[in-house]
Amino acid sequence: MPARIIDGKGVAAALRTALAARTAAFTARHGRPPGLAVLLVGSDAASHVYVRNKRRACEEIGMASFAHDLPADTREADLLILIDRLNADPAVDGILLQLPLPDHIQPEVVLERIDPAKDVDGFHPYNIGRLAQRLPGLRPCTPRGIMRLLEHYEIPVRGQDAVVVGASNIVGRPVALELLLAGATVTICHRFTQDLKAHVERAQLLVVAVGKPGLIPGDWIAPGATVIDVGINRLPDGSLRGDVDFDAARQRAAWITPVPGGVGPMTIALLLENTLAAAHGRCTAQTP
Ligand SMILES: Nc1nc2c(c(=O)[nH]1)N[C@@H](CN(C=O)c1ccc(C(=O)N[C@@H](CCC(=O)O)C(=O)O)cc1)CN2
Ligand SMILES: [Mg+2]
Repeated sequence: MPARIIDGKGVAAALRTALAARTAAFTARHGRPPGLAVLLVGSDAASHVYVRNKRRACEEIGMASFAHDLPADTREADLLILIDRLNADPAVDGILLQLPLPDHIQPEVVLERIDPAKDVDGFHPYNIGRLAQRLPGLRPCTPRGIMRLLEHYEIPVRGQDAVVVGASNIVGRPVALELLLAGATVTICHRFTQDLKAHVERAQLLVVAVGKPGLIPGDWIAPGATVIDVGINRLPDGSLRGDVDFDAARQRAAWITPVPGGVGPMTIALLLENTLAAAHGRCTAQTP
């Protein structure tokens, strides 16, 4: 029997509907909507699409979205000044800096400048440290989205052999921490891993986040595995592919995410959830 499809698009839509009601309640109580500043530096085509989708998603659920589109030659110092201004702005609950940045800007420097209470991407070292210690805090959106999908479909994590392919700050490393906290035995594979196939073949839960179409052939998938494909690769014909050979993997896995319509929409829904949490957190912090 082919794998069952994990419908991230549908789960994300239901989450956004629930968040719209909670956003309306926040706005009625505090006299202002939660606000998200979305910063884009440069003209990367894919980033433009993601940023537009994030702003639209905010507005659709009643949040305020503040757009800051900066030219590719923006100086790091000027970006830091903007972040300082947004950190101090009471209407801004969340600050999202779209990645990747142009080469002359060091992401770790600017991400660390964002007030951790407004760090809705969960990339600040303070928030990553809190995640590592299982403390409450803002956590990265794509990993949270993946965990939410596993919970939604009641796919077991505790005690499972989980293999994460890719060790990025955005997905690989934080999703490995999330899986570890949920009780999985986690292996992280990366560019120096010697026998990727051997690791993938024994994964009960496989998360792939590399950005190389077809990196994982379907016949590497263990029968009955859960496959979470985070890769979003645009082919020359304009279509999207994940990192996993979907058609072949589907014949072996028990559960699989499609691309598009799998993990991607969850990233944006969890960004909205983080923005609402940041707004509540800041209002609670201000109440004596
Ligand atoms: N500051 C951040 N930068 C980046 C992040 C991030 O979480 N924070 N993640 C990725 C890109 N990303 C969000 O920014 C993202 C990618 C894809 C999707 C999505 O909905 N994908 C759709 C397909 C969309 C399309 O047609 O291109 C899908 O998979 O169904 C949302 C968000 C890197 N940068
Ligand atoms: Mg997807």
